[in-house]
Amino acid sequence: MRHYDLVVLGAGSGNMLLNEELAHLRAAVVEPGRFGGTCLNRGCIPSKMFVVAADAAEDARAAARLGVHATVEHVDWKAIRDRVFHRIDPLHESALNHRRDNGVDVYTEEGRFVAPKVLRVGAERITADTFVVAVGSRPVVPDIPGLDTVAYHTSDTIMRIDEVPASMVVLGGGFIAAEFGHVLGAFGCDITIVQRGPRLLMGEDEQVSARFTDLASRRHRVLLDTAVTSVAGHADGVAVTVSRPDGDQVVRAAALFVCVGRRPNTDRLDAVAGGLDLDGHGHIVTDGAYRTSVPGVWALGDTANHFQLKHMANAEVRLVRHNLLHPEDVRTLPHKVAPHAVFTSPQIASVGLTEQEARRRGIDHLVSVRDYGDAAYGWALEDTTSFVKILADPADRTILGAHIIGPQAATLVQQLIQAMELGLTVDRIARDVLYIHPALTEVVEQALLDL
Ligand SMILES: Cc1cc2nc3c(=O)[nH]c(=O)nc-3n(C[C@H](O)[C@H](O)[C@H](O)COP(=O)(O)OP(=O)(O)OC[C@H]3O[C@@H](n4cnc5c(N)ncnc54)[C@H](O)[C@@H]3O)c2cc1C
Ligand SMILES: NC(=O)c1ccc[n+]([C@@H]2O[C@H](COP(=O)([O-])OP(=O)(O)OC[C@H]3O[C@@H](n4cnc5c(N)ncnc54)[C@H](O)[C@@H]3O)[C@@H](O)[C@H]2O)c1
Repeated sequence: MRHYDLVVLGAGSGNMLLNEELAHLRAAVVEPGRFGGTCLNRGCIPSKMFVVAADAAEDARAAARLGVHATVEHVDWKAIRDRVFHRIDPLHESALNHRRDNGVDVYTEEGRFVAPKVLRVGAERITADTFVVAVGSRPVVPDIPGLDTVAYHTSDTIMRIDEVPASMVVLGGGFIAAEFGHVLGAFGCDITIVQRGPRLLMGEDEQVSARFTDLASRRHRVLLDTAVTSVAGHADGVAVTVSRPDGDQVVRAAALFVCVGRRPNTDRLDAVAGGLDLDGHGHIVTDGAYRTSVPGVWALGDTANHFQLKHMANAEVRLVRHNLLHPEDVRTLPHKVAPHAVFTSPQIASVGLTEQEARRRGIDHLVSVRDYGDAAYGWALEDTTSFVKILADPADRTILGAHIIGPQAATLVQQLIQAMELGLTVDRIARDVLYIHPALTEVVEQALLDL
């Protein structure tokens, strides 16, 4: 049985752990798939490369409101797809070789625990003083009669299709439905979103989620409060039977895209045989320092947290590396808030408490909402639907939450994330700093001044 100082399971975020500070360790990486994991190969990075192309098409179509009359002649899906993956695909080989060239053993089969701190990889068994488990998550495939009899896509496959289907049923109303509804809709696909809840993006502040649902309904057919009861194939694609408050109906489309959430890969790791405690959703339970129930085994990323966001996994990598190097100074994550953005159209970004959460938890709060159209740059954009919403604590005047729907939302929210992390009051960030005129940031300034 080969023994290592450190074994990293999963070369998504896990691969970033092994920098020069850990180079003195006898280390191995176990990765049955592609180096770079979900984010690089089938997640954040390619999806945003498609979103930018979709934005360009939609901006052209929407320019008439500014007096610029443009038409989108042709979207070359294959050229876009190949540009994206010709950039991404070579990175796997170079990352893998980089590890081997630097003395790290790379195992290219799935790792499964057979006992605490004993891993089976292919025909071998390996042990280590320290394991870092970063095996990520995968798309949930719901148990729907007939689904296993038809061809369907998940986020693992949708970005590599050969052509944009004429029509598609999107099952789910979350992040991926919002982003890929935008992408494929902009490229000419007739989209039907089937969402079991009453709005799209249910995790967002209700006002944002309601606005997005309204805007998405103008572009796509959006079926809310709808459950899929069965799926069947037909000559031209799929027939999806749905149950709606007003009765059952059948939606036909050329393709089906399933995006109803992701589940941690802990089953494929046999985490239980490894002695690792799991929560009800199958995530590995860790303490704030990302130690698991087995001493010497750490876990991070989608397999350990519920955020399923790359910036959280990145922060956890830095934290775990620090903790491995400094056992005398074990730390927990310093971040008080976990921001996120949805790169749909329009963009959505959020940090901290939503208004409904504040109400539900009985937290006193002030709210201000400012339309982009109130600021000079919003006039320039001829914007009528975007807004910034900020919640603040009436007692100490710090920010409790911020929610933005509109162009550049993911960038605009960043200054509010900074303020929340640093405990700045709304008065300080509204009055003690200058806002460049007439940038879109003036909408944030106005929302702060209203509090
Ligand atoms: C379409 C899409 C778009 C996204 N967009 C964004 C975004 O814009 N912003 C954002 O913050 N987040 C985004 N995410 C989420 C983000 O991709 C994940 O949060 C992040 O990649 C998680 O990193 P990870 O290292 O935990 O897991 P992964 O990157 O999934 O890495 C886990 C690795 O472990 C390997 N593995 C699995 N089982 C085993 C095993 N038994 N033994 C060894 N190795 C194993 C897998 O092959 C994989 O390579 C997106 C996700 C998707 C699907
Ligand atoms: N921009 C980003 O940061 C980004 C982008 C894409 C994905 N992600 C990550 O990936 C995760 C997975 O994305 P996702 O969109 O698959 O999941 P999600 O959790 O965002 O949304 C799932 C949606 O599917 C609906 N749903 C669940 N079961 C259903 C069913 N049987 N029928 C109809 N609707 C159903 C839910 O109500 C929910 O609206 C996200 O939670 C996020 O963490 C992040």
